[in-house]
Amino acid sequence: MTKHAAYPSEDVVAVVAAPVPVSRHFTSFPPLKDAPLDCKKHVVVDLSASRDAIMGGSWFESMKASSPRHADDAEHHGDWMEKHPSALAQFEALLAAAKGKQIVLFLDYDGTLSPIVEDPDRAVMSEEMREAVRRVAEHFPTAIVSGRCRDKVFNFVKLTELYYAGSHGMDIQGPANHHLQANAEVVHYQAGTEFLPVIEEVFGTLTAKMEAIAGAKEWNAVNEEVRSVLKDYPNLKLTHGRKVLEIRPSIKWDKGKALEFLLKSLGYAGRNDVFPIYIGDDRTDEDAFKMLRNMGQGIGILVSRLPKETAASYSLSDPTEVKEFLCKLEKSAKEDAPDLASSGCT
Ligand SMILES: O=P(O)(O)OC[C@H]1O[C@H](O[C@H]2O[C@H](CO)[C@@H](O)[C@H](O)[C@H]2O)[C@H](O)[C@@H](O)[C@@H]1O
Repeated sequence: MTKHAAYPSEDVVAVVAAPVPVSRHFTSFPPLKDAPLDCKKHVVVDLSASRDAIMGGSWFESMKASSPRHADDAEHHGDWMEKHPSALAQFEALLAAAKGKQIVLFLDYDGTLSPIVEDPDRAVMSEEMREAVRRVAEHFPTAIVSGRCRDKVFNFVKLTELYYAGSHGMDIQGPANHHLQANAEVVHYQAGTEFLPVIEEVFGTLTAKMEAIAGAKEWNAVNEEVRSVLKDYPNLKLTHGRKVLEIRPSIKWDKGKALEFLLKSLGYAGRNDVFPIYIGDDRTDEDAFKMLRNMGQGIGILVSRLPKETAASYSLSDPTEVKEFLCKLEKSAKEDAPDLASSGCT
């Protein structure tokens, strides 16, 4: 579950990220069309009006730092692109590195498959992107790895044949008997379920407290309130995303661990004939990029127009380039499997 404690409009959101209760979510996949109540946003804050007031504030600096850092100025762009070349420009080299290996694809959602927009509920992916993901998943095991709760991200992507790792990888589910190797199991896993009671408690407390905060000009109040509540919960930690405060269990589980778990579940643990590709745009995706570096396998691709500190090896500038990359990947795979229908990608 990723619970959003929220306010009148949409600039900053306080979120509680944790796995969903096992009983409900392991019994139905794909989830129902409408996200369940605890996956919905309950409270949202519009803090844009107070932006000037907090620009120098430590929270703002911390929020800014939650995205990978920008290099000091544009002249470093060329250097950065040398270190993190375009995955499109280097597509042939990338394919050569993957030759003879099983590609497994991991895709972040926000900022990768859908453009970043003001309202998180309107971060829809285009039909063209959905089609590109659907087609590439015909060839390669494909997982969506998101900070959003699993139901919510499924309701955006709507492809039942994929694996979904929601709540920053804490809540993983895949389709049965799809892409599984002989030694693989059906994928379903939830990390940190023991935190569910305390997460429920904090969610209730924060929801009640947020009702007393008017919104727009009070985002420091939101931050202080969240921090103050968390003082009583040493087993929970506060992290920042883009305009998002997130409360998570203090467990060593992240998108990198989710990637490792999925590879193992798919039967690829300890094999050198697998080539994972992870595409993401946010700081939370860095854990997955680092995991790939540590494993010495596959590649990470950062989605960014600007130079940023990253453990990814390659880059793509935006979701449009991600779509192009997926299309190229699918086209090249199709050359090895000509019986499959041809791609609609241009
Ligand atoms: O791991 P991701 O799939 O990238 O999800 C990360 C967060 O995405 C959402 O927030 C971000 O995207 C919103 C829509 O474009 C944007 O309005 C917001 O400012 C971004 O932080 C989602 O709302 C969060 O719960 C996810 O953690």
